[in-house]
Amino acid sequence: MVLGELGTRISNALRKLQNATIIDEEVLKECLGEVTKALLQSDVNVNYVKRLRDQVLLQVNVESDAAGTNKRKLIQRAVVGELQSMLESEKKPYQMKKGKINVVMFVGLQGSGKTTTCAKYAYNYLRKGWRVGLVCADTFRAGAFDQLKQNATRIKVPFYGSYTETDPVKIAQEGVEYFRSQNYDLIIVDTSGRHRQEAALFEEMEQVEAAINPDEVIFVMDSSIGQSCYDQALAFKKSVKVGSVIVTKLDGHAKGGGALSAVAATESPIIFIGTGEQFDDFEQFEAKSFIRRLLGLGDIDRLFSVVQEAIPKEKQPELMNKISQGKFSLRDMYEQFQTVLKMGSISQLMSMIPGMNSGLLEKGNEKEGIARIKRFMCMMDSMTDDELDGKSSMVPSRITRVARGSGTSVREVTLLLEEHKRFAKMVGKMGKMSLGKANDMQNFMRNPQQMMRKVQSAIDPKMMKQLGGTQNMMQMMKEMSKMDMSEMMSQLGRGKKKTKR
Ligand SMILES: Nc1nc2c(ncn2[C@@H]2O[C@H](COP(=O)(O)OP(=O)(O)OP(=O)(O)O)[C@@H](O)[C@H]2O)c(=O)[nH]1
Repeated sequence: MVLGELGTRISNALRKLQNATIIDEEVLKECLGEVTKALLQSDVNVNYVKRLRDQVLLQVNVESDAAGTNKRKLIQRAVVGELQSMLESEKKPYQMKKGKINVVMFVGLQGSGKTTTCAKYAYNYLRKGWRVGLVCADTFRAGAFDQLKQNATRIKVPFYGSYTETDPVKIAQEGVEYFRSQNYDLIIVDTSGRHRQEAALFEEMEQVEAAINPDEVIFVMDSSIGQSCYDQALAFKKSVKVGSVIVTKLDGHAKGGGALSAVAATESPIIFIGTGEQFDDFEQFEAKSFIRRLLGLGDIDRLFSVVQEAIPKEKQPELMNKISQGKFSLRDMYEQFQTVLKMGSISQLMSMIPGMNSGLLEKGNEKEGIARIKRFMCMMDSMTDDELDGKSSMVPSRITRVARGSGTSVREVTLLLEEHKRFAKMVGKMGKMSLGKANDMQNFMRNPQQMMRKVQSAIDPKMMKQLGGTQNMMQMMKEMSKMDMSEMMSQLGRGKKKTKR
């Protein structure tokens, strides 16, 4: 994505500090010059850029006696901190509550990506097991109901709307009532947009809001207008109770940085960003995590919470126990695949690993990988319990049966079994190292070359390519080796969130 370029430019400017023998005022100013240039070219308001520069200069005393390493760290920390506060809003967004009825109304101009975003938002919660319903109260644009209906059908979410009713208030009210009566967790109401901010649009939004009394109003905004987002966001906030914002199309516009910082300046929390036309081109937004990932610094805390969300708490000790014993059946592999699919976009996940570049995984590669996982799961659905648990060995006649039952081929089922063997071998090796022995693990992680050889022998070459190749894996291992692995692993095992960095 275009924002990735901004991230690369800023991190390159920071990296240059590593090459400088002495960190003096000149070096700092040169570094800040490059950072500010990159921000301005991303349409960030000149006043915010100036503030960032002044704040960093204020925080870093280059004349001090501190060693070069400390000064470098200080500068990096100050830049990251200032970028973070540029995107942060003091106001907290509405907290969705599973098991209760949450009514969320979407507003925005026509073409901002509102209808697509409603589906992305629905899909995000659907994947986490929520019961979601979509209501189309956009009676202004012909075809809006059809679009919502198509999206809803694709993600398998029930919808409510009408081809004949012209009163958006009536549809919104009836739709919300319908899903309320069925106790849905999340009811999403898509409203009309207009090409411009005009009185009729605001009037209609106010009426729908009064009729359905939503728990949250989400404003959807197209990032292509850059810092002009500020005025648009304020205008919507004045009319309805906008609680949070979703900024779309950050995949295609050079003004993304300007859009994000302008919205944050209106004190409206950004909760998600849209990064493409597909339903999973959608990222939860949290300023600190976003900046860290943008600069390739990773976000281990977030990685933990995503993994912990995806692996049910009660299953975590069991999984760690199995790994430490080096056991890994086909059923375990199936469960791991389920977890991977639940965790969402693999490239997003990868960007949470320090040293990994957010644009590393190509979309095509990721889609291919997911399709492969789904095909493998389909084959495993045709296996018996004993086969999944490794109590019956997969002899040729069984392989043929599974291939027939899943509509695949003997070659593909054989491939699945080979893949399982590789995984089982890797888990076996991890088990031997014993996760409980922190020192073993730390030594292992401190030797990236050795780690790399082991990983290479265990990973399918195709998958290695998808992970960005050996070079990138090496970089990742190096970054990870700097962290306290024993603490990381035991946290994962215990299912506790890391609080200390
Ligand atoms: N590249 C990219 N395109 C997007 C994104 N979000 C939405 N779009 C596209 O933007 C176009 C407009 O999106 P819609 O969802 O139809 O817009 P809308 O705001 O609902 O428009 P109205 O219903 O008329 O108010 C569609 O072609 C979407 O596929 C995004 O994050 N990235």
